[in-house]
Amino acid sequence: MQFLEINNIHKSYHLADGAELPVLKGINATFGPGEFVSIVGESGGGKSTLMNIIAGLDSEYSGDVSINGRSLKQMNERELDQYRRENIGFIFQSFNLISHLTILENVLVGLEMTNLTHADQVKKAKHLLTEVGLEKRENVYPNQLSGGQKQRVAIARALATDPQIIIADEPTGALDEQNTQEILKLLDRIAAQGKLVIAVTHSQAVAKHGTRIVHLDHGILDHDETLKKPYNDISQQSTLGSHHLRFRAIIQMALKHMQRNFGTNLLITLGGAVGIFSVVLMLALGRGIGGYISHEISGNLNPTTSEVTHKVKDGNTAAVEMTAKDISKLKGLTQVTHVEKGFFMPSVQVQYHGRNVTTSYSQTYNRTFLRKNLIKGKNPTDNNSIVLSRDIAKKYNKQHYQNLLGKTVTVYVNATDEHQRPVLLKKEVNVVGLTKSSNTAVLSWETVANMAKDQNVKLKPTFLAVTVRQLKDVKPFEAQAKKLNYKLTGVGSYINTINQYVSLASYVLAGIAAISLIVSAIMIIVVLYISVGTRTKEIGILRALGVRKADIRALFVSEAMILGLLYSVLGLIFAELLGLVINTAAKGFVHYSIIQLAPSFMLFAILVGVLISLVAAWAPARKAAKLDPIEALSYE
Ligand SMILES: Nc1ncnc2c1ncn2[C@@H]1O[C@H](COP(=O)(O)OP(=O)(O)OP(=O)(O)O)[C@@H](O)[C@H]1O
Repeated sequence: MQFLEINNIHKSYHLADGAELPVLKGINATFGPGEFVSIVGESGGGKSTLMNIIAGLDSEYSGDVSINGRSLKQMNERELDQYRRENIGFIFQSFNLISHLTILENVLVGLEMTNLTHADQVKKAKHLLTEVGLEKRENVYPNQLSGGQKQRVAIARALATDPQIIIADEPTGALDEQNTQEILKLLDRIAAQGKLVIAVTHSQAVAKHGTRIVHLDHGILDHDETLKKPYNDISQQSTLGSHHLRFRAIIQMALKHMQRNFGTNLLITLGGAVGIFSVVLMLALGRGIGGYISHEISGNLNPTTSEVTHKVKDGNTAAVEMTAKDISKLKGLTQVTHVEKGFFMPSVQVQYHGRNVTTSYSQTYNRTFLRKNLIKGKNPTDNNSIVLSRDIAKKYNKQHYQNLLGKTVTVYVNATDEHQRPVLLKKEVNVVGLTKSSNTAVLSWETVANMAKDQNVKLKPTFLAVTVRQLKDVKPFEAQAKKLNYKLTGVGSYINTINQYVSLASYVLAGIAAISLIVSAIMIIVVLYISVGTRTKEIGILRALGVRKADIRALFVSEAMILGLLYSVLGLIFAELLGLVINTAAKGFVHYSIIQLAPSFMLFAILVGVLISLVAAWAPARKAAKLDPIEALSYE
């Protein structure tokens, strides 16, 4: 069994016009370790085609190549990737170094797919660079080196994974005489270590340097000349082992490339950040306004008490009596602690010193009224007491409206008797409190009931004020009451309804703002497509080094994901900062933080940012992974 056996290789290319171009027409050869073979021949003779087949880059041929008895034809794509990683080192005429990586990082790409620890990988890469005479230059970029130096980096990279075969396609084609001699010496040394060096060359001087010359003409191997004995015929299998490119290495590579394209990436990040910022700001504003409304309403009225009436078609709830049955039904609900009778009074006439003032809307006292709404005095819990709003009191004495407190006024209330005939109820009552609310009078149920009694009318409750244990009981209570076919006019339900409208409005606005996210997605798609174009050669190099298609895809997806993360976080920072400014400014007017960023919005923003970039990366990443490595390598 020979180390490398080539059996009856036939290879044709299919041309655009459908014609077939036979390039290799039955190649047979064997190569051993320690050989430095020069493949020579006319241009277009099929030398590079043969190299690609040996390297496992091209699998569309007939015949077979086997290494240590293992057939390449039997290998699937992933096994061929592994074969290249472990067995093949490439040296190209045009060096093919990755321009955004330092020369140390270029050498490390292959090493990162070995089982060495990261420290050992770096150690080995530095050692190889020293071997090729580039010690202390490891942190320079390829464009800072001469042609000869670049080729030495390429040799160091080719040797990194300790492969058994070095394929060098015109390794000295771009070099001057002195550099050519130095590179040949290096290749000689490699062969002397027991590796098989196969170099394609047009130069007789180069060819003479090796141990054997093979001549290829019109797809036929027509001449095979041994110049000297192979250096060493012991094939040394690499002990480094190999695996695919790991996540950490992919992320590092993506970050490196992003760093080199800082300007473009900054613009995309800013664009995306504006989108995320607008969406989050709208959501936070909706939350803030909703919170503010709840705060304001529940600040004036007790949110744990709701006013319950019957559902009626014409909307005249005031006319429908709430019976003892209703009271016991509502008392039976688990959340309910108190049920008070209430009476709506479309208007109350207040007479003081012969002057009448009419309120626009009043009702009997219940737990919906908060003490803190009183400017002075107390709530009208006693019989024959009344609380009037400040504006009513001002109509009697604009300047000293508080003087009304403690005075006796006459009130007239409209009600109906049992035959639905209107009755005017009248009573002298004490003003026990003044409230901030507008144009209203509040009397206790007992007071109004006694007024009715005086007229031989039985006062029937037109609503019930139902109090629940705590704020979080409001919703379940309301749900149950609605099921029992009651209508709720309490503050709790107002807060809910208003908040529903506010959230709806903020979602609509956030949705409109999200259109800008589509623009960022398109930006990412465009940039990644351009990137696939400009990085075609790099993709070819990585594939030649044994990087899998999946890793190429992951490389592009990682870049997009990092961008998505960056712009989401930046958008959140913008929203946080602007929120801070708006909240500080709004404090003077509303004493409330009107922009409220919830942790869920932050999580949402990051998820949306990453998701959008992943979707945007899908097609370009797929295109990159699908590139044919041979075409990618020859991309100009
Ligand atoms: N992808 C391809 N599609 C069609 N024809 C191709 C393709 N690649 C190579 N060929 C043709 O196959 C023939 C052999 O090409 P190859 O590159 O192997 O020759 P070579 O001996 O390496 O030439 P050179 O010394 O000029 O590099 C050439 O005629 C070339 O035009």
